[in-house]
Amino acid sequence: MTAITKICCIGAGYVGGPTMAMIAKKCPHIEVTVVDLNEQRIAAWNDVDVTNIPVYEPGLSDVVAEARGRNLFFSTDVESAIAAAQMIFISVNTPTKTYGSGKGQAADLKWIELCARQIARVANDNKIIVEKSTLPVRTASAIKDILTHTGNGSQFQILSNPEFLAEGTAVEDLDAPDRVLIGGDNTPEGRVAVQALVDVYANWIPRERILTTNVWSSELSKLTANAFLAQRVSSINSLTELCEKTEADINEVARAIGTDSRIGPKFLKASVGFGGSCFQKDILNLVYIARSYGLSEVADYWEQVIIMNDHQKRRFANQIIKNLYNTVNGKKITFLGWAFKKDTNDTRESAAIYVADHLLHEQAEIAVYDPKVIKNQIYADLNYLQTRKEEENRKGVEVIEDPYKACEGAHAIAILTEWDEFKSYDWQRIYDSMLKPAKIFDGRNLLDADKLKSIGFQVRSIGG
Ligand SMILES: NC(=O)c1ccc[n+]([C@@H]2O[C@H](COP(=O)([O-])OP(=O)(O)OC[C@H]3O[C@@H](n4cnc5c(N)ncnc54)[C@H](O)[C@@H]3O)[C@@H](O)[C@H]2O)c1
Ligand SMILES: O=c1ccn([C@@H]2O[C@H](COP(=O)(O)OP(=O)(O)O[C@H]3O[C@H](CO)[C@@H](O)[C@H](O)[C@H]3O)[C@@H](O)[C@H]2O)c(=O)[nH]1
Repeated sequence: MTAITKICCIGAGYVGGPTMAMIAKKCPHIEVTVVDLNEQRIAAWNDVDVTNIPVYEPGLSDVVAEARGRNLFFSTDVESAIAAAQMIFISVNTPTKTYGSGKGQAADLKWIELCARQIARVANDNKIIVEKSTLPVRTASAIKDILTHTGNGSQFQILSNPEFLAEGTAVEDLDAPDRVLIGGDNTPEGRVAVQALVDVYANWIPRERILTTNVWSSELSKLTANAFLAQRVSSINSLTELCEKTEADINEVARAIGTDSRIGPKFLKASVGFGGSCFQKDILNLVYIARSYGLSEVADYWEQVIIMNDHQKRRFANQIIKNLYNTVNGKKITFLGWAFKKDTNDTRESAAIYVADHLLHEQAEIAVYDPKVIKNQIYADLNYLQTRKEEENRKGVEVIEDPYKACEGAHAIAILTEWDEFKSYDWQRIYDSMLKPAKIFDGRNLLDADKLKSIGFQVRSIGG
């Protein structure tokens, strides 16, 4: 096969946008077109002011600014982009199903199938299809089945190339990934397709970091990686409760075990619970797949990671209630942070949503400040739960753009996201403006508890 010069990516979201921007930056000889049905999203990617792109990630606007208009294009013309490309990445959403069989566990592959059908309709020459979305193991066979029935003789190779970037560090992860994983068929055509994608990444990634496997191993490795990462968070979080009972300190425990090179120090940060669009969805999907093969012990084992995470979120909310003398009715509780982690404007599955929902049930009055999340997103997140009327969410939650104002007159502050800026606030000023006793529930163990206590705050940390 001749070298790839035209790539199309279907889906301009948190993965499609940044990954394609990086390919375009590193491969000026390849024309990369990112397409999406969502006109507003594409318009934002094309905004003259590059700081208005729809995904907030440190460093991303610079990468986009360098390549956009040169060899990086964002468009709603899906069909033309598919027709022109030699290689098509599918990077559409694959959320948990909310209806029918597999509801609440299986991945909804509706959008993947739509892409496959659209490619089948439009393509009139041979193409390499790259699964960038996270998919259940064996999805490639379904895509292949749809594509091989186009009837016009075009040949398709399906590769699995899962994305491992984490939000908040997407640019550095894409620039220097631990590894790139490419799964393909072990046939002459399959090997040629794998090599074509290896050659794209080899423009900036050392060859030894580009792993090749069969398609099924690659698909399953993505779910497995997320399950292992989430399991570490649930493991450390499970011990926070025991620390609180025994006067052990979870930060000290994490440091002590993390220095064992077999365990390692990363991903041992206790928290109010993991969020994000991936961990829960991918583990539920793994659980569903295991159950569908009759592997109930395997399914139960991984399901426990989610059960522990739900427990941690509920426990945090309950601690606030208990500590505020068993009632938060009419009390102002200020949330610092709404995003599921720092350095992103993404709020999907953020612990903040569930903690807020729980406190709203108890009739608390919540004020929210987040440096990057817009007001309407916060209401949309709560409304999506459908636990109360939209006007009740509006009444119970006030979104405030100034952190000091947000904390004024509050009974308590809850830290839900580990934004760096929270550490450098004038905490004396905040203390002076709050009701007393002024309480802080640090769901991220972010702040210097001793310093806050010396100001006069009552501080509850996770696992401390
Ligand atoms: N968010 C992450 O950090 C991350 C990391 C690794 C992998 N993933 C996986 O990548 C995939 C995409 O995730 P995301 O966070 O970018 O999702 P997203 O919701 O941000 O973006 C998906 C985009 O695809 C578009 N789309 C859906 N169907 C389409 C179609 N038929 N034609 C054109 N556009 C279509 C949607 O409009 C949306 O803009 C998921 O499978 C996810 O599990 C996500
Ligand atoms: O020690 C830790 C590490 C993470 N978290 C939380 O776990 C969640 C997920 O964090 P992270 O994994 O850093 O971000 P994601 O963007 O969700 O990235 C995960 O999910 C992506 C989508 O599949 C994968 O590509 C990444 O490799 C994988 O890290 C967040 O709420 C974090 O606050 C903790 O509570 N403690």
